[in-house]
Amino acid sequence: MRTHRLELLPAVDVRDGQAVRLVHGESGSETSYGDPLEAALAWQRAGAEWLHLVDLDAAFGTGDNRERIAEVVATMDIKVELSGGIRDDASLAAALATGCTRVNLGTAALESPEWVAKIIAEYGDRIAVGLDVRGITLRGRGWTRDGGDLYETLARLDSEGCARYVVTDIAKDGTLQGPNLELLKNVCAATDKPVVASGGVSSLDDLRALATLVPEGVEGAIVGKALYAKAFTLEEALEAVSV
Ligand SMILES: O=C(O)c1ccccc1N[C@@H]1O[C@H](COP(=O)(O)O)[C@@H](O)[C@H]1O
Repeated sequence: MRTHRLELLPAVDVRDGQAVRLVHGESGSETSYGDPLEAALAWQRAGAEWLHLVDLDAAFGTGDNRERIAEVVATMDIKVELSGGIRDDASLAAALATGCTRVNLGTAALESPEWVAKIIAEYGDRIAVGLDVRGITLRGRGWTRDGGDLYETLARLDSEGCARYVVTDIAKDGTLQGPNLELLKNVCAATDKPVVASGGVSSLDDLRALATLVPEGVEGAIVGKALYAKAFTLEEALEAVSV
């Protein structure tokens, strides 16, 4: 029997001021879904406890949406996980100053290990690391560059006390093909820390399948395209994973 309910984190990815969804995280594959604040408020009204908010321009290095993102976080009453372009003291300070509950680091965990170890020690569970993978190779800089082996990096971050991982199978992301359950099971077997699953959710059955992995360490699931494409409603999703 599960002891915890799977947390759901509806996603709002912001590019050029708009809420968008990408396919495989590829720049240029955007479908636009309008105002990010309206999208975030809609998920909050539907009962979300978390928002997964991404500054895609900052992740790609094509600018940033910092003011828009800060406005979204300030308006939300729910917890926000913020990511994209958090790679140094200044960008971390700006992200934390929004009042988000935690930040999610991608590229920095691959390219600036000493800085990441330092901020993990300083900020504890306000820092999560996004392990964005193709196969078992990590990808950074907007998922355009290889960044090493998943399990070696996971072992290093674990030894530094990283509190949580957000695991994305890039091959699944934005495709509505179902999550990579094998990858999630393997990551959970390699760490005692909670794992947030990302990529591929297409149906309520996918969410139920992810919920069966809660005892293994899957704490939550990011849901993007399926909600925007109206494959199901957030209310239905929350009901499907209620214990
Ligand atoms: O979420 C996406 O679709 C995405 C696509 C391409 C690159 C990054 C993406 N999202 C998230 O951005 C951060 C990584 O940003 P950075 O490397 O720290 O600047 C990470 O949470 C990705 O999952």
